[in-house]
Amino acid sequence: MKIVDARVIVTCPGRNLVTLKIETDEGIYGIGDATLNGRELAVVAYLEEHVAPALIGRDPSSIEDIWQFFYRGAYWRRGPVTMSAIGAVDMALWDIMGKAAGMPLYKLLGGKSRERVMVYGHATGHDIEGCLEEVQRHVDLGYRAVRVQCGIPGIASTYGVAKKAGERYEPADSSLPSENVWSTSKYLNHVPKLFQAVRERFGDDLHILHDVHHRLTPIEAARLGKEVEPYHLFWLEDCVPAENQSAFGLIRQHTTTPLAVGEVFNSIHDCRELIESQSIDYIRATLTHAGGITHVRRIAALAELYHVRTGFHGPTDLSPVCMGAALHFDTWVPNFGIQEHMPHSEEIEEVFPHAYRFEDGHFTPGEAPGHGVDIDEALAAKYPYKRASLPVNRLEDGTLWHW
Ligand SMILES: O=C(O)C(=O)C[C@H](O)[C@H](O)CO
Ligand SMILES: [Mg+2]
Repeated sequence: MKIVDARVIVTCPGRNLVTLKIETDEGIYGIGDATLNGRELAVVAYLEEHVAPALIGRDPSSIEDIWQFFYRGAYWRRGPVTMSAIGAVDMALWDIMGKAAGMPLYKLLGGKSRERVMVYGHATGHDIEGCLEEVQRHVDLGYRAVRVQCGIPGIASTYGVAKKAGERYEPADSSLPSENVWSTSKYLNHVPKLFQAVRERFGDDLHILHDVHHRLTPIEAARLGKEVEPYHLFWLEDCVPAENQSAFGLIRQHTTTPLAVGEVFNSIHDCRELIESQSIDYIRATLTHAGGITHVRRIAALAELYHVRTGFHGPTDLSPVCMGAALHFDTWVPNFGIQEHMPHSEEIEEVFPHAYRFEDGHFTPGEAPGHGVDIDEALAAKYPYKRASLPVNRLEDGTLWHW
């Protein structure tokens, strides 16, 4: 089998999504997700100029060699643009090999380690009461695990809270970055009350997750982790920016609240120190941004040695193609923890027909060969690219802060 074509499809059915389609001389094709929120066209240019032409004529079953060719061969290793491009190629090749073998991807990876994959949904509200209503809605839908985020009194807008009740949260909300204001002290004084209210209303069994979105210093994160221990969070996510990985050691000394990190990581080298020092509990690097199945498999294997489990990133800025491939990976990977799930809009679901299904707080990947997600190219063409940027954050005195 030979690769005869590789094309990039950009579509914006409500948000920008980038898909790589690789076709073979035997009529089998595979698709991979290459979406990097707010920087989509950088990956498109990388794929079109530097990757697609070099794929033509290669044997799609040489998945490892093709991965090494684009990783080592670029000379300029790592980084989100390079690794998203490689991730899309890798996902598409695994899809082709699954279709060629007539097997769902999870079987190629080693078969089922579990019958279904637990996911967590997002409950958000302008205040605690609004968030509790959303938690109830998720519980009614069968979710066993819910991420909770609420507005902070005195801060006009905050991460994870939809503009209007019941609306989807979409951070890339304007062509150029919108500016938000952040106050760590107001946040730290308020957010423990949210977890207390969720436990009081929903009891001990519901898994509660929370995303700090990189905003604290290590000692502030240590304070938060310690203060919320009575509410037994499933995890506290991205409590500090993770460039300085030894910072997690400091947080760890002070709290038993489980820590999750890694959605902005793109290689095993970003994860290694945190995993080996046993400073984290869940690793969130996922297939699109961290070099595809071939590379994330290595991250998961390293993590397993240190009791770290997977908790893949799964926002709507990753396309259903990533979601489908991730669900196969989650079905197989021995050290699975949980999978994030933000439902895509109806328009997106129509552009990307898929075999995965939600039932009772869990997903199954389906039995279709490959990763089971397709793209309706004619429909995709009806939604042209629209520039959208992620916001920036400033402290109340105007200092630029982490968003
Ligand atoms: O889903 C999460 O946990 C996120 O933090 C979502 C990110 O803000 C989003 O992917 C940025 O593009
Ligand atoms: Mg996050």
